[in-house]
Amino acid sequence: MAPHAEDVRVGSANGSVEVEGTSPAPAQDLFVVNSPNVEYTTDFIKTKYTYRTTAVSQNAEGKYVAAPKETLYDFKVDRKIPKVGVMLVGWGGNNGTTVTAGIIANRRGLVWDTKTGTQAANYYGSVIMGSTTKLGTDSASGRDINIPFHDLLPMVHPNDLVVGGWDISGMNLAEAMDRACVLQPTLKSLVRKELANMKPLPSIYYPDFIAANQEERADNLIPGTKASLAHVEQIRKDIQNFKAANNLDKVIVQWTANTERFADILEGVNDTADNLLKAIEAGHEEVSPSTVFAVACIQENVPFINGSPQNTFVPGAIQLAERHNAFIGGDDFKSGQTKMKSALVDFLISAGIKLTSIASYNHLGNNDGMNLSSQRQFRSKEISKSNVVDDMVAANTVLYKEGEHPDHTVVIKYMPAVGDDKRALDEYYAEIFLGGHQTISIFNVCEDSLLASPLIIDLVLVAEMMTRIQWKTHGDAPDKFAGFHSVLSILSFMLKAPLTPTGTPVINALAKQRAALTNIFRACVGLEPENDMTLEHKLF
Ligand SMILES: NC(=O)c1ccc[n+]([C@@H]2O[C@H](COP(=O)([O-])OP(=O)(O)OC[C@H]3O[C@@H](n4cnc5c(N)ncnc54)[C@H](O)[C@@H]3O)[C@@H](O)[C@H]2O)c1
Ligand SMILES: O=P([O-])([O-])O[C@@H]1[C@@H](O)[C@H](O)[C@@H](O)[C@H](O)[C@@H]1O
Repeated sequence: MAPHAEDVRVGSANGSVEVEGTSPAPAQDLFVVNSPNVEYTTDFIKTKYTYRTTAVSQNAEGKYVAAPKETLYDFKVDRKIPKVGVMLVGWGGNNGTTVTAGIIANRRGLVWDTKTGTQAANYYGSVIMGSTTKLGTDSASGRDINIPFHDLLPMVHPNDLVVGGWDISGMNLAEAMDRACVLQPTLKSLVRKELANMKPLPSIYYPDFIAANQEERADNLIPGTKASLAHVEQIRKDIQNFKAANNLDKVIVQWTANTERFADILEGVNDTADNLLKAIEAGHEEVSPSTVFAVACIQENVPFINGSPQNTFVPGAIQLAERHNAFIGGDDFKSGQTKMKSALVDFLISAGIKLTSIASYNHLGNNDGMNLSSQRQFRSKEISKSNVVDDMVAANTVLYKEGEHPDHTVVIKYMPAVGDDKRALDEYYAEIFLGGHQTISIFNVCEDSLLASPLIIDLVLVAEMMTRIQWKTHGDAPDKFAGFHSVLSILSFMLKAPLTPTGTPVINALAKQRAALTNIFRACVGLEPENDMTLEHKLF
């Protein structure tokens, strides 16, 4: 039995061990913005930003009147890159073990043998670490200058993340990595020693919220099978201990545990912050483990992100986050089949092709699939996988009448043989010119945990960056600087069912989500949004 983390301390808390390895020196500022609206100090990047939109109204004849609108904001970005820890709920799962092994492999610059040659560690699939963004156009040659997305703002490097977390299964991460059956044996052998010294902290387990087939792994529990203040306090203490033992500046918590059933929204129970706190104190059975984790993180002022589809953020939890100015985000990592859908549907509908039917089937054989084989947990996933096309359909009133919607069905089946390599089969059926039809069939093999793990990293990096960005209306006093709204809708690119501030629109179109992330970060360094007009190549 591998030594418990407590036996092998490397200056870290129970549940995590810092590992030897190198991480790249902090990227020197790859660029500087030369603008009267941008000021660089030792500690901050300060910008005066003109936010340009178009305000639309209707005149007496019912005609739209579009008026350009300008709003002046001041942004302030803290340039000091903190030491950050990420605590995963469900750390011993397929995603948790895979993302932990991946960070270690990158930090140590590992290269391993595969049947087709050697493979070096990378962060492919991370929009922050694996993609670029257009900085601008070279004045001399006129060509685009693209830079790594990660260098747009002073972001944490994932190699520097300290990882820990909780799991209802007490397996150490090396054993859990083997159980997951995701990584190649040659890579596993290189990270096994570190992972063997990582043991998840005990967690809370309320059997009614996840499939009964998960019970056999539940051997690492905090006592109690329904919500209690003691559970909230224990989680808060775990976070404090982890932060102190690893000498962290910040902690980010992510739920990558099993999908829970939806919680009923009950007046007097979880409809307000005060009622939710009372319900937890009373041990109300309708308060889920994920909501208890959310409450603990909000009270600890630690960003909490839900990578699963259940309605963790009941109205009371959102209200509590707003009261504490704490960041929350979710729901449900957008990793493969749905990510493809949110791009393809956007392309079809914005090209004027009338999508009339989407049939999405998938089967997978991992523990997530086993949990989802239970109807109530599947229902959570069915909702998040089905609503992803709503904004794109609603935006095209040429193709779709009010309330008209393509047929859309989602099927998920548990097939143990395929393990983590989920098979996604989709058929998109559309009406085209003069009564024609287009049928697009896709067979998409997604190695689910290798697609989701980079999203876990992106969610940490962006959520942490948001804790260092403040804004105010230009002209307000400096003490008016504040953080973005508690609900981090900027995270939507990584999520199937983006949580947004109450009453604000949900955007699922993948290109719009990426543009929002890119352009908000550009605004924070005083740059205009990317618009791709390239007039310099058209007007001459
Ligand atoms: N991998 C993907 O492509 C993907 C995409 C979107 C969403 N998700 C969601 O991410 C979550 C994790 O996926 P996975 O493949 O790693 O699943 P998994 O079943 O391998 O891991 C989940 C882990 O959570 C643990 N757990 C369950 N309840 C817990 C609790 N109350 N506290 C602490 N730990 C608990 C389990 O013991 C298990 O180790 C699932 O909800 C899944 O639906 C995964
Ligand atoms: O690939 P995707 O659509 O983003 O979503 C995935 C589903 O296809 C799969 O059935 C489920 O088990 C995973 O948790 C994930 O949600």
